Amino acid sequence: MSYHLVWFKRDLRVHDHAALWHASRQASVMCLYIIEPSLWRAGDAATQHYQFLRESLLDLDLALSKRGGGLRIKVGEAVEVLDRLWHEAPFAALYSHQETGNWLSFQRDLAVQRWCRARSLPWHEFAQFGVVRRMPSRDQWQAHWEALMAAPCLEVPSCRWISTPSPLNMPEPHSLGLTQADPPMRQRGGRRLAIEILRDFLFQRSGFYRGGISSPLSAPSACSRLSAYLAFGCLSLREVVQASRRQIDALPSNDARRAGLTAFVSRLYWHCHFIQKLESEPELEFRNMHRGYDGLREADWNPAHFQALSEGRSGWPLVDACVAMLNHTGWLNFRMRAMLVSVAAYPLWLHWQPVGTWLARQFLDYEPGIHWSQMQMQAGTTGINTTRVYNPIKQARDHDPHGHFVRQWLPALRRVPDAWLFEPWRMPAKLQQQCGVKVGVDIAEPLVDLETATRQAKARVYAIRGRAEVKAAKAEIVEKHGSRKRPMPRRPAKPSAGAGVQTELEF
Ligand SMILES: Cc1cc2nc3c(=O)[nH]c(=O)nc-3n(C[C@H](O)[C@H](O)[C@H](O)COP(=O)(O)OP(=O)(O)OC[C@H]3O[C@@H](n4cnc5c(N)ncnc54)[C@H](O)[C@@H]3O)c2cc1C
Repeated sequence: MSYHLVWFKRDLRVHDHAALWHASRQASVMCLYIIEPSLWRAGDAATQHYQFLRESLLDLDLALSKRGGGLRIKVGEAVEVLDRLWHEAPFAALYSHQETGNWLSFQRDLAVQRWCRARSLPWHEFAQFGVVRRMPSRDQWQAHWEALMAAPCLEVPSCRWISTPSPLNMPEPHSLGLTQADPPMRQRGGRRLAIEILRDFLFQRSGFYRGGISSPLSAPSACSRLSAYLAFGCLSLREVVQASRRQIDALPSNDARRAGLTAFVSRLYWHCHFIQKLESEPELEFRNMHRGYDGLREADWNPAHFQALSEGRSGWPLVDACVAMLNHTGWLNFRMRAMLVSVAAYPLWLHWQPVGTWLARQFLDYEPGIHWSQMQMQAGTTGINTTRVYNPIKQARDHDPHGHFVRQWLPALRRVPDAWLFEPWRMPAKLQQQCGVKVGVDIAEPLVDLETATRQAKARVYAIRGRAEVKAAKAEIVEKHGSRKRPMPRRPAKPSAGAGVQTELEF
C-alpha cells in the first residue's frame, strides 16, 4: 500500500505541523526521524543537543502513540535511509518542513532533492517560520511574516498510520562521536515541558521581561527560556506568537506583562529576520557578510587566547563566570552572549568563525540562522550594523553591581571585596593573601591589557570601514539583508544603514 512519508527534522511536535497535516489528508502516514551521523560529527554539534533531541523525540513518540501512531527512528545518512525505506516499501511522496540549518544540512537537502527528482517523487516542504525560500526581495517580508503568524494553527490531524507504537532505539552519544559533557543544569527537551515554560512566562514571568533581560542575574527567570524549544520545534513559532498576542489583549493596559509580551513578540519577529539572512546566503556560516572585511582577523589567530577564553581563563571575572554558567546550563542571555563575542573579537582579536563553532556547541538553543548572523554582527563584519564593543568590567559594574553573579560562578572569588572583584589583578599581594586568592592561580591574569587591545582593535575595524569601496558595498547588503521594519514608535532605534531601516534591536 502506498503511503506518505513525514520526515521530522527540527519540528518535534504534532500540533501546528504542516507536513503531518498535509500528508495525512490523502494517504496513510509513516513518521520518520533520521539520526544522521555526519551532522552529529560536525563541529557545531554537542552531547547536550543530542540529549535534548532524545528527550524531545520520546515526547513526540508519546504524542503519536496516543493517537495510534508512532515514530520510526533510523540511523544513517538521509539519502541512504530514504533509499532503504523506498526499496522496502515505496512511498508516494515525502513531506517535511523547510529547514534553514547549517551548511551540511543544506547540502544534505540538495542531495535529497536530487534523489527525489531522480524518482519523480514529490517532496512537499512547508515553512514553519516566517522565512521565505528563494525570496526575490525583502520588501514584502514583514507582511509575509504577519500573514503567516495570523493564519490559524493547524490542529493535529486524525491519521491512518503506517508506523505504529514500538520502542524507540537511539544510539548512545559516544557512538556518534559526541564526547562533550552534558551540562548538569541544562533545560530538558520535549513539548510538555515547553508548554509549562510558555504558560509560566505568559501568565507570570513576562512582567519582569522589560528591565530583567540584560542582567545575567535576573535574565534566567525574566527571559522566556523558550529558545531551545523553538530551535527543536517542540513549539511552533506561530502558536507562541498567537498565545502571546491573546494574552496581551486580555491584560489591562498598565499590566507590566503587557509591555513584556509586546517586547517578547518583537524578538520572535527578529528570530525569523535573522534566520532569513542565512536562508538567503548560506555561506554566512563561514564567510564575512561584507567581503570588505575578509582578511581582517584570519592571519592573527591566537590559539592560546582561544583556549584560555573557552576554558574560562580570560582573567576578566564576568567573562569567565559566563563561560562557567554556559558549561553548567547551556544558556546565557543575549547581552552576555554579545559580550563574550565582543571580548573574543576585539581585545582578543579572534576570528568569529572558530569562536562561533565553539559557542554553537555551548548553546543548547543553537539555531544556525540566528547564531551566525549574530556572530558576524557582534564581530563587526556585517558592514551594516553599529560597532558595539562591550567592556567586561563596565558590564559587570552595570549588570552585577554587587558581584552576586561572579561569586556564584567563580567561587574562588567569593571573599574578594567588592571594590576589587571585577579587576582582581589590581589587588595588592597582601590583600590577595587576606582573602585567600592568588591572581595567576585562582583567577588568571588578563590575557591582554583591555584598554590598549580594544583601542587597537577598533582602529583596525574603523580603518576598513572608512574605505570608499567598503562604504559603497553597504547598500547592496542592506538591500539583501536589512529589515524594512519601521522603528518601533515607543523606542526608536537609530537608523544605522539607511533612513527608516532598523537593522538591530536594543537589548
Ligand atoms: C552571539 C550570539 C549568538 C546567538 N545564538 C543564538 C542561537 O543559536 N539560538 C537562539 O535562539 N538565539 C541566539 N541568540 C539570541 C539570544 O541570545 C537568544 O535567543 C536568547 O538569549 C534565548 O533566550 P530566551 O528564549 O529566553 O530569549 P527571549 O528574550 O525570551 O526571546 C524569545 C525568542 O526570541 C528569539 N530571539 C531573542 N533574541 C533574539 C535575537 N537577538 N536575534 C534573533 N532572535 C532572537 C529567540 O528565538 C528567543 O527564544 C544569540 C545571540 C548572540 C549575541
